[in-house]
Amino acid sequence: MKYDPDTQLSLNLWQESAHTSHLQVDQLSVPDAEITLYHSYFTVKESDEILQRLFMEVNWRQDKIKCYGKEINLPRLTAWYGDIGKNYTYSKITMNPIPWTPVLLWIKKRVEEIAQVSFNSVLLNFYRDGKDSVSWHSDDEPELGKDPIIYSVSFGGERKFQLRHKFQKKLEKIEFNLTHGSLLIMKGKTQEYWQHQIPKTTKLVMPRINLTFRIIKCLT
Ligand SMILES: O=C(O)CCC(=O)C(=O)O
Ligand SMILES: [Fe+2]
Repeated sequence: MKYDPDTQLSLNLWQESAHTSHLQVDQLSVPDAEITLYHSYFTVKESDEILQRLFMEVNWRQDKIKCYGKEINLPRLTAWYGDIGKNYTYSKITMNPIPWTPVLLWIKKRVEEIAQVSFNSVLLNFYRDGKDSVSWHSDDEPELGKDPIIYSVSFGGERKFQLRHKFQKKLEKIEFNLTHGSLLIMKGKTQEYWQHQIPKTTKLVMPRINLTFRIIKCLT
C-alpha cells in the first residue's frame, strides 16, 4: 500500500487528526500500532540548518556487525548521544552515549514540546546515499521497556519508510516517505507487532540524517 503525500488520504489508511496553519498531521489507522506523522514539524529553514550542523558536528562512526562469522560494515553511519551513564545495546553493539550537544538539545526540546515525556537518549543514522539502509527490525530492545515511545525526525534526502506486521502476514506492507523536517511517532504496541525498515534505492537520493529519540529505562 502506498501513501502519496500529495493526495491527503490513501486507501483510508491515514486519518487526518489535526490540521493547523502550519502542521499537517496524519494518524496511521492500522491494527496493533499507534503511528503519527507530522509532515513538516520543522520549517525548511530550521531543517536546512540542522542538517548542516549535524553533518559537521556529530561524531559519526562506522559500526561493524558479525554476519556468518564475517565482520561487515553497517550500511550507514551511526552515533549515540544522551544522558551520561546510560549504555544501550543495538544490533548486538553496546554503545556509550556521547553527552548532548547544543543542536541536539535544541531538537530534543522541540520534539518534547509535543511529546509529554522527556527523552534520555538519541540514536542518529546517516544514510550517505541510496545504498545505505536499515533492514527490517523492531525497536524492542529490553532497555526500552514495554511499549516504547519513539520520536523519529528526518532531515535531508527523502527516503521510503516501510512497515510490515510480524504475525498477520496477510496485511499488506505499508510505505510512505519521510521528508526533510518530518516527525514520525511510534508508540503503544507498534514495536511489539510491527517491523520497519528504510530500504536501499537505486534512485539518486540526497544524504539523509535520522534521529530517533528514545527513553532508556534501565542503566547498564
Ligand atoms: O532512518 C529511519 O527513519 C529509521 C531508523 C530506525 O529505524 C532506527 O534507528 O531504529
Ligand atoms: Fe528502528
